[in-house]
Parts: sequence; structure tokens; C-alpha cells
Amino acid sequence: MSMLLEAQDMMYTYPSTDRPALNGLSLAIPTGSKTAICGHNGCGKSTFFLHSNGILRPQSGRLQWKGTDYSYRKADIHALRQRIGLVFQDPEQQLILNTPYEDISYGLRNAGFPEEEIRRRVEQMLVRMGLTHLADQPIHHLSLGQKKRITLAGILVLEPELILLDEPTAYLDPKSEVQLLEQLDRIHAQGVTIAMSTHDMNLVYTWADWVIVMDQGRVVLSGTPLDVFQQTDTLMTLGLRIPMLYDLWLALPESWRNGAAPPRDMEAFKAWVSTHHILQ
Ligand SMILES: Nc1ncnc2c1ncn2[C@@H]1O[C@H](COP(=O)(O)OP(=O)(O)OP(=O)(O)O)[C@@H](O)[C@H]1O
Repeated sequence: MSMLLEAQDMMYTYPSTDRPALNGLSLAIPTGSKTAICGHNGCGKSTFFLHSNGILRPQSGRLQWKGTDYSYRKADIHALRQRIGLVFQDPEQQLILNTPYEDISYGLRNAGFPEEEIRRRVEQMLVRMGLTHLADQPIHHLSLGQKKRITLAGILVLEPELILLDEPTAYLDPKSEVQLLEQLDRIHAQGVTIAMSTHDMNLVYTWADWVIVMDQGRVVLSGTPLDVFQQTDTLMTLGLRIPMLYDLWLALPESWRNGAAPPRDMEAFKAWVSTHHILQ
């Protein structure tokens, strides 16, 4: 398995704090994967993302892109940010200009693309993300879900190889979440590697093909979803939920798992779920 991004023993303490936010963080994001990074509030997920696209620099340890150490020269960081797109948790931190059209153009203009190419790419992106009708609206009139889509569009338009999303589904309603996940699947099918941080273990179970679990600035588990979810005790100790579907699968009678039919009556099934303390 080749790794796109690798961190080794990274340490980082924010100025004027005394506890490291990254405390010997070592992890790898496999090329072509859908990686979920989970862990409870404050475990260092956002801090890792800020390191990944060079906004922060580790105080020790190393970070590699395709096996090469990061270079912090201005031109190299500039080039890196086109390959690694970071979508912040809070779109307000990322949206700078007045309208979706202007905002989505911003990165391309910064990267020095000719105006004709900028127009072509932005218009295509607006269509792909279903944002054409909002292109010239003032951004502060838009909903959170729409703002999140605009920040994603502003990153996608640069055609990165890796997209990092910090809690992309937080505060989205179910419909917006489904739309976002469909967009991510489309992008992934085109060969883009995607890593997202999330607290939602059910989403991790259904979406990810690689899982990294962090605690207190370091990685405690990583591997395929099955590898990770089998470590039920560790996950519980970290205060993380076991995905509902995994829990249910484990609780199914052996005969059901081997193909025998569960009760066809929904009330009987509900009674069975409650006597087995699933979802509690
Ligand atoms: N700008 C900052 N200044 C000082 N300390 C910070 C700053 N940002 C984060 N921290 C601290 O660094 C640690 C890691 O925070 P980080 O935001 O990376 O965690 P997280 O896993 O992304 O959390 P969440 O799930 O709440 O987004 C926390 O203890 C946090 O308080």
C-alpha cells in the first residue's frame, strides 16, 4: 500500500499553552483511500490538518508527501497547497470574498491561472456543485450547508490530489449530508484521496475504507474499519461509540449471519433489538 501523506513522531505545542496538541503523532494516509480520522474533542485532529497543508510547522518530527520531506520554502508550500486541499470545519474561517463566484475563483487567481481558464473552471464547478443559482448572491445570505459546499468547491476547483475535510458533516441536515457524501464519492471515483475528521462513528463505518483513531495528540488505532472496530474495549475507553450497524451485526444470531431470515414482523424485530440491548 503506498502512502500519500505520512507523519512521524510529530510534536506541536501552541504558543502560550503547556500541553502538546500533537504528542508524538505518527500516521499515514494511504493513496486512493477514504480515510476517517476520529477521536474526541481536542485530540488534535484539526491541528494535524493545519500541519498537513503547511499552515503550522511541527516543532519536531517529520511530515512527508509521497515519501519526500515537506519543504517550508514559500514557493514549495504554495505548490503543496494546490495538491492538498483543506476544507475547514467552519466555513466562515475560509470564505473571504463576497459571492460564491468570487470566492471559488480566489484560489485559482492566487495560483496565477489565466482569466479564461479561471472562468471555465469556476463555471464548471458551480454546475457540478449545484451552486449556479447562488453564484452572485452575497455569501452572508446563504445557509451553512450552502457555505460548506462553496468552501468545498473552492478547494475542488484547484484539482488537489488529497482533500482533507475537518468535520464536514457537522451541523448539516440529513439531506445536505447525503449530497455532500455523494459529491465526495464522485471525487473519490476520479482518483482523489479523501481524509475527513469526524465524531460520527456510524459515518466512519459506512463511508471509510481506512480508519485512524487519535487520543491526546497521538494515534491509538489505525487500519481497516474491521481492524479498528474489533478493538471495542479501546474504543469504549476513549469514549467513542461503536457503530450501530457493527453492533447490530455482532449481536445477530449466528443463523441470521449465515443467511437465515430475521423475523419479518417489525415489532418482533424491535423487541429482539431491545432484549439484546442494542443501540443503548
Ligand atoms: N489556536 C490555539 N491556541 C491554543 N491551543 C489550541 C489552539 N487550537 C487548538 N488548541 C488546543 O490544542 C489541542 C488540540 O486541538 P484540536 O483543535 O487540534 O483538536 P480536535 O481534535 O480537532 O478537536 P475538535 O474535535 O473539537 O475539533 C486542544 O487541547 C486545544 O485546546
